[in-house]
Amino acid sequence: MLKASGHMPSRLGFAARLGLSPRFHAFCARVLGLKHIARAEGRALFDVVSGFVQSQALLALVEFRVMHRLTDGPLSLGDIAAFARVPAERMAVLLQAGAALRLIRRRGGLWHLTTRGAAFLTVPGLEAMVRHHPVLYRDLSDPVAFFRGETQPELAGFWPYVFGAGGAADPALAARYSELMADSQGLVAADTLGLADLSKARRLMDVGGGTGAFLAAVGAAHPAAELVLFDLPAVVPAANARFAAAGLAGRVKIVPGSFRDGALPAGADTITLVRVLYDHADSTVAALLRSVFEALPIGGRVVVSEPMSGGDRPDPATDVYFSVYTLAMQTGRTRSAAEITAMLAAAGFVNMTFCHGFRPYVTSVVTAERLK
Ligand SMILES: CC(C)=CCC/C(C)=C/CC/C(C)=C/C=C/C(C)=C/C=C/C=C(C)/C=C/C=C(C)/C=C/C=C(C)/C=C/CC(C)(C)O
Ligand SMILES: C[S@@+](CC[C@H](N)C(=O)[O-])C[C@H]1O[C@@H](n2cnc3c(N)ncnc32)[C@H](O)[C@@H]1O
Repeated sequence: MLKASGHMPSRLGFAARLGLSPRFHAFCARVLGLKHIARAEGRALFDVVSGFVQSQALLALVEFRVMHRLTDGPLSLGDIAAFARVPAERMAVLLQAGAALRLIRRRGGLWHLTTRGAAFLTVPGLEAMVRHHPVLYRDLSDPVAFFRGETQPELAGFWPYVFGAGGAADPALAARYSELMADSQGLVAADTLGLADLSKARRLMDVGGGTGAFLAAVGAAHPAAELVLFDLPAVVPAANARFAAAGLAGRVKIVPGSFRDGALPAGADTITLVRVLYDHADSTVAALLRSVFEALPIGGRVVVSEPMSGGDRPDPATDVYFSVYTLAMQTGRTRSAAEITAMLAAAGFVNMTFCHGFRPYVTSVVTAERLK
């Protein structure tokens, strides 16, 4: 337990010194104005302390399919407890937690879905993301050992392609991660298209484009653009059905390959890298950006879209969730826009622009040009 002012290190900032002082806490609790700030700070701190319980309560609601069932109309505690096969008194605790998280609410003795609960079910890929979180949760069960690098995180095995093209040779495994990626691509594609103007692209190649979900969105938004999908041979076959269904088959060329194994195909004036760089180590990213540079013509443009670290202004979403997530993957890193810009410059690019995401936890965008 820290004691009042006398023991405080002199090199601490003024605000932190105040925060360490129980007398200052007591003073704030008495003074109008300061009291509200102190309470808000306490509330924010409690959210940090209890966040993992909120996530686990959400996971239980998802696994019991409580919100799904409520889309058909309100239900009683007894009904919900019965279909989930949970004792009613325990289910009451979970439902109360769900109400506190504003995912469901109780009215007239029945449980109803809220707008937030409905949004949760509607956001593409969100439910699947939550259902794969137990892997990360297990990896973080001993956070001290995890941050010391003394554990073997399970998440690394969940995304086999990041260790090299060979890791994704199994089509069943490739299908599993491609599906999760494609499902969660909806918001990423919408935000990327909102942040980066792709209207001048005549031929756009999406490198690491998975099963073509982003290209399908580009094709719909820019009907004149020719499209190229480049991804691993185990991944791209599933794109054929998507492009056929979207009426894009005639406009898309699919090129199977690995960006680790040689040059990228030339011919595109715009190359997109959507949620690709943060999977990989700096050396892989440096080589990939150089390949992208070589594949583009003079005047060509690269568009990097992914969740980015806040850098000097740490972002509560990306610098906790994505930075820890990519650390658990072992090969990846959540970079700031400044770091990505520096890597683009090292590859020869100029005229970098940064478009801070409307929802940084979905994506932000950095673009750059090849001018010589
Ligand atoms: C009429 C009344 C009563 C009220 C109206 C009020 C109103 C206007 C409500 C708005 C309702 C509405 C439309 C809500 C919409 C909400 C949305 C769009 C929410 C979106 C949330 C998105 C979230 C939480 C996204 C989370 C993304 C995650 C967790 C992504 C994880 C991605 C990973 C792990 C990727 C891994 C890839 C790898 C492996 C690193 O390469
Ligand atoms: C995180 S996923 C992103 C997929 C898609 N761009 C999206 O945002 O939904 C990364 C993609 O990079 C691909 N990838 C990984 N290593 C690759 C390599 N060496 N060559 C080509 N693609 C690769 C993966 O197969 C996967 O589809």
